[in-house]
Amino acid sequence: MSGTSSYTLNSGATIPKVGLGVYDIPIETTELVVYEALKAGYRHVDSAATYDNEEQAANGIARWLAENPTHKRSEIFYTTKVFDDHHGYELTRQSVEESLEKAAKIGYIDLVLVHSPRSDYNMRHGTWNALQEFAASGKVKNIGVSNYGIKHLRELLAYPDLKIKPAVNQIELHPWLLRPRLVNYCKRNNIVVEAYSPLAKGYKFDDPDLLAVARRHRKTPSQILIAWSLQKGYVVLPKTEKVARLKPNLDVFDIRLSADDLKRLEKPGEHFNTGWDPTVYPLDNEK
Ligand SMILES: NC(=O)C1=CN([C@@H]2O[C@H](COP(=O)(O)OP(=O)(O)OC[C@H]3O[C@@H](n4cnc5c(N)ncnc54)[C@H](OP(=O)(O)O)[C@@H]3O)[C@@H](O)[C@H]2O)C=CC1
Ligand SMILES: O=C1Nc2ccccc2C1=O
Repeated sequence: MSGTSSYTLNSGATIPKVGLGVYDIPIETTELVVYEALKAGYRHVDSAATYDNEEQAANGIARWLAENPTHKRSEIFYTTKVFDDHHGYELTRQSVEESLEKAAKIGYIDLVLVHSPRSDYNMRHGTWNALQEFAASGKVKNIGVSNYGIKHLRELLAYPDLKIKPAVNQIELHPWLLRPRLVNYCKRNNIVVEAYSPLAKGYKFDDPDLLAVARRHRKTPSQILIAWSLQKGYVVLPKTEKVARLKPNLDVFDIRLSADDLKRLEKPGEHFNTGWDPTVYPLDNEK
């Protein structure tokens, strides 16, 4: 199986299970890394307005498509996000228009996410209304959220004028941050869960249990963590800017983690998060 193996979203669209995260990939190298990723078999790229590399990511996709005319744009899934400082109807419209301009060479955006719920009810509501309009226009194929807790999802699903439910919730997930209540809430509501920072940014590569499972499967810690996300049913978004790591990070579809492996890997007590300031984005936001 390849990285193009997909889930189906509540919109009916399909989303490749593995996506290349491009946060922190320098502007100068993003186009090449994305192009190399497509060469290596990736069909899904995850960017954001705040990553400052949207144009380069889209251009990497466009370059690969131009060089491989038997492949179609529709085989590739490109995500971007509206950042916290662009909540509200007008600013969200502006942000998505800018993202569309940066994605001009690939024609449309597959998924736009609200990057986080950090604003207030009215601003989030305005943001969602703007995204619904883009989705209706066809310039954006799917819309979703990121860093939403249960309370934010409940709020959104209760908008009196809701037309489109979020297709995904992109949240930090790995064996040291399991968030079972939030994950189950998403599943019950037919919202696909996307795991960001699935490698815990590498901070846990020397975890003895991870190393033991990796040895047993003759795989690297990175591959085991990606396989873990897939086995949980998540879209998984590993980031690498090292071309040599692109293929190995996709070479995970043969891994079957046993119940024993899962028990060994998962650390329900840890609640380890890699970046978000928990005073701003509370980690208990599954409540
Ligand atoms: N919605 C949101 O708020 C957020 C979304 N994200 C998304 O998730 C993506 C991934 O998360 P991110 O936080 O970047 O971190 P990851 O958990 O994907 O870890 C990336 C780190 O792992 C290293 N790495 C990758 N592959 C290997 C490998 N095979 N062997 C050894 N080291 C490896 C990378 O180094 P190197 O590049 O040198 O290989 C980098 O240091 C982001 O790029 C972004 O798209 C992330 C955070 C927040
Ligand atoms: O990947 C990410 N890293 C970040 C750091 C700060 C704000 C947003 C993000 C991301 O989405």
